[in-house]
Amino acid sequence: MTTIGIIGGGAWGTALAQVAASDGQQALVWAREPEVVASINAAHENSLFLPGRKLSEGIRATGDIGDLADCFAWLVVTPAQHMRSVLAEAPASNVPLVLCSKGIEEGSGELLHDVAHEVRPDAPVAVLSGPTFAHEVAQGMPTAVTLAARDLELAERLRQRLSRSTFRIYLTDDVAGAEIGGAVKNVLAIACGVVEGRGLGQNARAALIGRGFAEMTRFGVGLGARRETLAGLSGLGDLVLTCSSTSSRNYSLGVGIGLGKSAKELMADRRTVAEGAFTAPVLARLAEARGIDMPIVAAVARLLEGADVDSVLGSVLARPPRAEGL
Ligand SMILES: NC(=O)c1ccc[n+]([C@@H]2O[C@H](COP(=O)([O-])OP(=O)(O)OC[C@H]3O[C@@H](n4cnc5c(N)ncnc54)[C@H](O)[C@@H]3O)[C@@H](O)[C@H]2O)c1
Ligand SMILES: O=P(O)(O)OC[C@H](O)CO
Repeated sequence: MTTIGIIGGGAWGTALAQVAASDGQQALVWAREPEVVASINAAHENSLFLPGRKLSEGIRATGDIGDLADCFAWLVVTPAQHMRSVLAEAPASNVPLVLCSKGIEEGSGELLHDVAHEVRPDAPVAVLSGPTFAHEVAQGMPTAVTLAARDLELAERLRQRLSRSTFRIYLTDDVAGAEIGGAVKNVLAIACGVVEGRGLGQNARAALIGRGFAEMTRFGVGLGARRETLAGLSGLGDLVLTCSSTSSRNYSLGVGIGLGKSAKELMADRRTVAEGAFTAPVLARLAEARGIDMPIVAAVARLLEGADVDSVLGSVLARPPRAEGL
């Protein structure tokens, strides 16, 4: 079994296929869209989700998820809200799952490794997360990620297959920590985009990153994550990346909201996924149920529901500052 299976032919699945194939390995991408399958196989390009990037000859695509049966691992790169249904359709196999999506399942409120475990109780699970814009990774630009698995021998085996000089993989056994950082930063990136769109300045954005990280830490520690994971690549690292660039779909969504456009309209004709829009409501709900104070996350959830930007900003600014570190 030398082929790696990629479940999801969006920008990130395609970039990860490019990493896998960069040392001569074969990568087989399952894509939902027939045009993505055709474009990868005929033109070595994903013209829908990663246009303009020539892909390695070692990458093939299929529209039949059953073709992934004989792979040594599956990188699962669907939008978070569709991971459960797609995994349920995948062929029966206990192949290791490497979850590369970032989010919390809306209906169940579960982290994705819990969802994967419910659908595939016998499959070993790892999580790959970190500051990774797909277009940079696909170009072979230097990138570092966290690979988390409770079974560190599995993590080490996966690292040996996937690490490259420009794709550096750091290991941890803190699976929840790696997932929480990736899920929460998407929501905070929307908030930072709003600040940009409203023209509130760089001081305000830095304040949001700092106070947002405090929220991420409170929530993560509340769910058993370790502080050092949250302060690492998959938490603070990804927060800084996503909160400072319009290359981020979440940040761009926030910019649009800050400019006064409705979140519903901004989401309506988008083909690509801004995970924070789905994570914000469930994260706000989970935090409230656990008594964890997450005012920025709650504000983003209200903005996504259509609340007035200035009144939401006003209520955030009216909060009495608490002691740092609490
Ligand atoms: N793009 C990045 O730079 C990047 C980096 C790291 C992690 N991620 C994460 O990877 C995951 C996938 O994002 P992406 O950027 O590859 O996607 P994308 O925005 O490039 O493409 C959208 C994807 O959603 C899929 N999709 C749409 N409707 C679907 C449905 N009903 N069922 C199943 N799949 C459906 C499409 O097939 C496509 O693969 C997300 O969780 C994202 O947060 C993305
Ligand atoms: O474009 P975004 O906002 O989904 O961010 C992409 C990656 O998660 C960055 O690490």
